[in-house]
Amino acid sequence: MRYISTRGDAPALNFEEVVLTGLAPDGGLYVPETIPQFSHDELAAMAGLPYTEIAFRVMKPFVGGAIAEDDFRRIVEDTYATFKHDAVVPLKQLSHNHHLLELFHGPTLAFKDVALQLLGRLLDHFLARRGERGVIMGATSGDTGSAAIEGCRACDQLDIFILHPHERVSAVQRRQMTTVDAPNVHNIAIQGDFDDAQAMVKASFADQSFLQGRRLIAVNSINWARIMAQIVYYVASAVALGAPHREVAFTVPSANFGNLFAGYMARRMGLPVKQFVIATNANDILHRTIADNDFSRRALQATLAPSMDIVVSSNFERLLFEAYGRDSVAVRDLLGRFAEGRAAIDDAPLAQLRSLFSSYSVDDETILEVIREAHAHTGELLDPHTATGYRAAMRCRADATTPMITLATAHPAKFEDAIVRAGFPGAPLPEAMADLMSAPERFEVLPAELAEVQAYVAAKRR
Ligand SMILES: Cc1ncc(COP(=O)(O)O)c(C=O)c1O
Ligand SMILES: N[C@@H](CCOP(=O)(O)O)C(=O)O
Repeated sequence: MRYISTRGDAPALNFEEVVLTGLAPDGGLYVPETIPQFSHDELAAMAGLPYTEIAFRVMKPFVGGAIAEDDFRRIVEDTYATFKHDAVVPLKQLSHNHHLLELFHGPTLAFKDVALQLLGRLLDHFLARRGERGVIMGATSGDTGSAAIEGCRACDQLDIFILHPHERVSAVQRRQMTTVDAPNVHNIAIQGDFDDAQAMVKASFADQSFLQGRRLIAVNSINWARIMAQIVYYVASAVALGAPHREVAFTVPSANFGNLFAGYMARRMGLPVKQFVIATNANDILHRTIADNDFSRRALQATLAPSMDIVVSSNFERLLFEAYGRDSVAVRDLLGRFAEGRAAIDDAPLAQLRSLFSSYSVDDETILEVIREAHAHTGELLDPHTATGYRAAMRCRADATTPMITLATAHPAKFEDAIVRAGFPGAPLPEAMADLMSAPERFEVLPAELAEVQAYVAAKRR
């Protein structure tokens, strides 16, 4: 399998190369040159299989011959052995035809573990085989950071630098990153927002000279392996509810759009998905784009769902590339206009997107209301991100006969502030995290200045 850039002006890479990089040199994101297809029978045969077996079957075509089959199977099995639930991502029925896909049973209690536990192992495998070292630079609005650290810290060939927006992530999220005492882990609190952090990471891919030859690797969802691993739970949950004999729908709390793009890929691979609902918090650019064709930047707002406090949504570029029939010139033009502040999607691709995607935006007051409402009706305590999804599913589902699967992206214990404001005493952290709130923290506060951040990384990398 080869991977090409959405901007059309970068060399194609194989799987190993695409995992060991981030943004393409032309500023685009890598996507598979051809999309693997699953037949009706192949999908039907996945029903009832263990999650690891489905994961192996779904991801194998993307990996191709880059990893020996037995090695890849072992990597997949080790990855999901770190999850606390036997089903890895259990599906809970909330009400008639409405299901919650719990993606937060991994080591850091958010859906990011599904892909980052795998990515860490893939990086370890490839770097060890090459005898190379690498530098990770990642941006986080709260969850990617700890999941990347947890997934990659054991790989001694990696130095890990995670940029989070200073005082804009929850206390649990920050401590999950800053209490890790390991020589290869560095946390930087940026005096800015997530978009500033992400922009600095992307700029570092464009000019890597500050690393003096050391390889720069992405852990954000610009890295294709992140998307690949997330495709699996769409397939696993859909076949559990009757696909491919029956259509399903998904609602996804969205921001950087990696999660939903993975769902879109599952559909392109043959999964019968009737509808995707994009749920956003008050940072509603994805909703404005689908509903009003208003693809324009607005100031980022701090909300009760901080992990979704993102305006510049990386993976929307991958979706636009597909909606424009893989026309990289059109994508480049559109994103050029967006970079200047405002853009609009052309009629045909917009109509195509609207035939599959619905969208809904939820403000902070509504998040609190939904946490209470969902608890009263279902007994489930939703985290504030999942709450955006719950409301969006209720408002946007096309019909009541198609099973709706709402993705639960994080555990409520990570967001005590919102849970308490919704009127609950809080959600307890798992036993294994008992000393999280008292352990010493280590992080560096830096201005949102690329040169300063790069100088810090260059000085600290081994
Ligand atoms: C808990 C949670 N929910 C939802 C999202 C949004 O997911 P995506 O960025 O893949 O759209 C994130 C972060 O990305 C998150 O951490
Ligand atoms: N919500 C994320 C932001 C980064 O998104 P990613 O999926 O591209 O890593 C976070 O919690 O850090």
